[in-house]
Amino acid sequence: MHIVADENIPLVDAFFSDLGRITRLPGRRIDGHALQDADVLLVRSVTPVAAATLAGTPVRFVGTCTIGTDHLDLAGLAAAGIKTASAPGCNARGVVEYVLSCLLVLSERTGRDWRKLTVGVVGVGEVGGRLVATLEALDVHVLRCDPPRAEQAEQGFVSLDELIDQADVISLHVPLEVTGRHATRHLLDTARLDRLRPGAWLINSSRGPVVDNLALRQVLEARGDLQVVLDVWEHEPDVDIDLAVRCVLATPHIAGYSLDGKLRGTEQIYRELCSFLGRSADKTLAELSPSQGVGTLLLDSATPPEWVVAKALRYVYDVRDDDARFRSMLVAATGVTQRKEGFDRLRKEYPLRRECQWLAVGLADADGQPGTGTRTGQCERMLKAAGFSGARRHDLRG
Ligand SMILES: NC(=O)c1ccc[n+]([C@@H]2O[C@H](COP(=O)([O-])OP(=O)(O)OC[C@H]3O[C@@H](n4cnc5c(N)ncnc54)[C@H](O)[C@@H]3O)[C@@H](O)[C@H]2O)c1
Ligand SMILES: O=C(O)[C@H](O)[C@H](O)COP(=O)(O)O
Repeated sequence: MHIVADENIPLVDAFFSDLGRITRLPGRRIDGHALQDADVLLVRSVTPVAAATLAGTPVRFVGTCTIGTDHLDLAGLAAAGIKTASAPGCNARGVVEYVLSCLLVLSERTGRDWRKLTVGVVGVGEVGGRLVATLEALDVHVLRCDPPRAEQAEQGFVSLDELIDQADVISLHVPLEVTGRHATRHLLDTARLDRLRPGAWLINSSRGPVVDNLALRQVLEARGDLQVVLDVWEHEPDVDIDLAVRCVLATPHIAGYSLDGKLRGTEQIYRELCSFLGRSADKTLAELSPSQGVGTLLLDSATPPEWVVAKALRYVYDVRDDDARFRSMLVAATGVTQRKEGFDRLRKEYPLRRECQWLAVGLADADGQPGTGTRTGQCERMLKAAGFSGARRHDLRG
């Protein structure tokens, strides 16, 4: 069996080499020509796959090691008898940590405490659902908007227009759907962007075209009060530089780029392919992935819990690093081609990032003894709510 795989799929050899011969290619260079004798195609989000691309090739299985599937023509591939698989939820936790990091930065820049703001989550699936759960565990007031779920008679949702009227912060987590009753392309258009509350924060880490980027640039030119964070862009990797400079934080589609998230994506597609082939999936991520944590961070258990959580979050992931790398690439690039190449390079060479679960947070008092008292309990509870499952009272005396 011949497997053609995007070169940016980690552990592809470890998982798939027993199943067949593997050819690794840059995702944007995978086309019908490269698939002439391929049986299996493993992609990431940058490779559009239509039935026409695979016509005349032996490909019978297409797996994307990503959450999003908007680059796959699912209906066309199914009609052509080609099995497709994706990796639901694989990097959702990374996106939650990205959003939390953005909230910390926006709080610092505006002087508004994010925990006291109303956060509107649009799209409450794998990512949005985890974000809602995390924010609510941190006692943040959340509004949920998800018309497809609301239509299933589920309770607790508001309409998008109600959310826009009431939310101080809007975080987008919808799939990109170009057609249909719940289409999301340009979900935020000029009219809705104009209606954002004064000083609103908008975070888009879903897909670029969910926000009309030209309209957003024009609204930002007129409204300096809005605080916008974009991780995803219309026409990636060709980013509108005039829009990027108007964003408080701008990053190159890396919100979900924790190593853990990417590895889970590889494992999920390995399992899907084994099931398609009728073979048992005998390899597991637990065996093949790095088992080491990212160390221990000692924090003073007598300091306010929100400081403790902010410090631990910044230690694990700080979106300002990604923002700085992206901006310096945009400044250094001369012309569109270099900007596009720079966008892809920052993603390909993305630094090691682990998730909060891997950081052991030790809570000790100023004398190095395990924290006691109400505040320590609050710190522990908030750390766990934020995802630091390894938080505990720590005795520095050994
Ligand atoms: N930036 C990144 O690195 C990154 C990482 C992971 C996922 N994503 C993207 O984030 C988005 C969310 O991913 P997910 O795994 O949570 O998807 P999901 O399918 O699990 O959830 C999406 C939710 O949106 C809802 N929805 C659909 N249409 C809607 C509409 N018009 N208005 C409101 N809600 C609507 C669905 O009912 C569903 O509950 C996708 O676009 C995905 O591609 C980006
Ligand atoms: O859909 C997803 O899972 C995410 O957007 C993911 O981060 C995309 O990463 P890529 O496939 O472009 O490397």
